[in-house]
Amino acid sequence: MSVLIAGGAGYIGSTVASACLDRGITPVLLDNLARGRAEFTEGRIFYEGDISDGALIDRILSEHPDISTVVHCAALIVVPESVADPIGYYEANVSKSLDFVRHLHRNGVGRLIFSSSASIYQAEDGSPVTEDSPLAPQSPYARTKAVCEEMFADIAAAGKMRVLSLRYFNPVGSDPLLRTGLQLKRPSHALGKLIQAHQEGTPFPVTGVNYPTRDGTGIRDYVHVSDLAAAHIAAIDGFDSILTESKPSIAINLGTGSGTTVRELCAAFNRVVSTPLATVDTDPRPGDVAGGYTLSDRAATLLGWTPKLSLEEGIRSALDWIPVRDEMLKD
Ligand SMILES: O=c1ccn([C@@H]2O[C@H](COP(=O)(O)OP(=O)(O)O[C@H]3O[C@H](CO)[C@H](O)[C@H](O)[C@H]3O)[C@@H](O)[C@H]2O)c(=O)[nH]1
Repeated sequence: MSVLIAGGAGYIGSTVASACLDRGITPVLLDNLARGRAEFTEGRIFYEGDISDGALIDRILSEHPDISTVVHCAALIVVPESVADPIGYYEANVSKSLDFVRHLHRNGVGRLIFSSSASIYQAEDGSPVTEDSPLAPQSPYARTKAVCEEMFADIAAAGKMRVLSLRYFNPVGSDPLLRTGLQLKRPSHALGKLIQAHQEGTPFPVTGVNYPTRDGTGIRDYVHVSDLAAAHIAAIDGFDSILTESKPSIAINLGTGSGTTVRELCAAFNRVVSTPLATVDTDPRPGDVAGGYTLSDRAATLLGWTPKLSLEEGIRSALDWIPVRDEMLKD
């Protein structure tokens, strides 16, 4: 069996591709390399191009007629960039996704697994969320994900395809075999900043200490990217039993079910590294929220998936990835 992975040269898509290979599924990668890395496609079936390119989608599907499921991870994902360039974000994430599903439908491919985001939830008070919790995406990036979910649900309701939206919480770590990982040298997310502070011997800025959480710092649900990849395999395997003609679309939270504050993240980091890290309290980042974590058993019930790897394992694998990344990716 082959699965088309759009965005297959990115952080999540490449890890899903590795999990497919480990499971005996052939990943067919499609990526325009705007953010993905050609190095992550080496030795894998790869088409360079856009999800909106109808002729290319036709070619891929005619060359791989055994593709009946698509994992759609192709998106721009940087929140501040989305604030500065909403047109670019709606174009890349929404318009092109609409083109993509049109091309898939024309070719008779009717199973879509969509990379959504927990950032679409209202997350003002650090409370846990289920899939039925209120949505209130706070950035153009998050709104593109919410719009896509609704657009796909409408298309599914019309009987055009079936769509499983996977709402990722905060992915951390790398492929355990270090085949791929986060491509950015200087990521802006909390663990990336912790690693940077550790490497440079500077204090880690705790951005916001007055949130309504147990210690005043932002709370998130950090989930190992390898566990996320395993959830995609479960989704591919179980697709037809989860989504039926009468239930053609559904969203599933992918998180650990455990909230971690920034101070708790720092403590976990210090349990992994030998030199404890200093922190400094600073103002919140613009537009930041208290956050939340999942309180849903839907992933366990429908996918038979529960995360296996700890936060410490995620931190360790992110650290292990750095020298491999520097060797593999020169910029
Ligand atoms: O230097 C830093 C960076 C972050 N934080 C704090 O760490 C927590 C997590 O921040 P992240 O940036 O790691 O995670 P976010 O959930 O805020 O945002 C991330 O996850 C989103 C999806 O949920 C989007 O993908 C987004 O682009 C990505 O940055 C927040 O409380 C934040 O204030 C710090 O204390 N110091």
